[in-house]
Amino acid sequence: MNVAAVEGVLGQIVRERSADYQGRETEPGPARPRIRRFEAALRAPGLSLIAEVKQASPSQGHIAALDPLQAALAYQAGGAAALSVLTEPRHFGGSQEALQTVVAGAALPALRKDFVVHPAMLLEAAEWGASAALLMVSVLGEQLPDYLQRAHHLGLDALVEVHDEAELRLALDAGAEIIGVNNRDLRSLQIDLENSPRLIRQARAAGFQGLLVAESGYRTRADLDTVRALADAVLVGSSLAGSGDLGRAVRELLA
Ligand SMILES: O=C(O)c1ccccc1NCC(=O)[C@H](O)[C@H](O)COP(=O)(O)O
Repeated sequence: MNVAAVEGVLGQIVRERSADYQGRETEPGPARPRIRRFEAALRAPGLSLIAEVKQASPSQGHIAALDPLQAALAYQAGGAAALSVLTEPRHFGGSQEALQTVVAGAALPALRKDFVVHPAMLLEAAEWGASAALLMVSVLGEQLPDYLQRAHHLGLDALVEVHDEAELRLALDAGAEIIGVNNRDLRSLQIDLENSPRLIRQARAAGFQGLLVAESGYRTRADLDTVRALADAVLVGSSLAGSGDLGRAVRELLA
């Protein structure tokens, strides 16, 4: 992948992550059975919630100093279906420890939320106990099929993230099983809540039978109305993490 060509904030992050993993092993690692726990959690009736353990971000700066496990348990008690745990350290306050403590202490399946730019990051995700990993089409481009195959080989579900029509086409052609549509343009950080319903409709019109996730920018129950009848799940981070009462925030969102 050509990380030098990725623009804006996203470009800076993926270049840092590429440097972090430069020279690391690229072997696929041992095959593991597909349990599909993350996928199964999103298949529950109604709009499932993936609640994100997120302490900071480029768009919000500091969000909250969270104990990752306490945050995960509050999300779980509030009714979330799955967890997303940031492991990117510089911009999001994430860590390996955050993911591992959440996996060890919470019952819900967890997504490793990071900027996957090297196969070793998928091996780590599996070894740290994640049920799924994020694969961003804006970062992986034509390498998406290879990373998708590697994730599945390691027993991981993959949340394949897209932001526009061209990325959606790549995700569909690669055989993605779970597609997330990000409302946030990761180059400019602008949010457009119409982006998810628009691309989700296009995915269904193209015959996609897998799961569809609406991502980013959701703050209230009313915000979810745009995707309630369209998406299988919604991924919410900042508004929950910064709420001060994470369990209550989940309950209000899902009420
Ligand atoms: O959140 C950011 O500012 C951001 C900036 C650059 C790259 C990625 C970024 N976020 C990743 C995400 O898409 C979100 O963590 C996730 O979808 C939750 O979004 P939100 O509910 O708006 O926190």
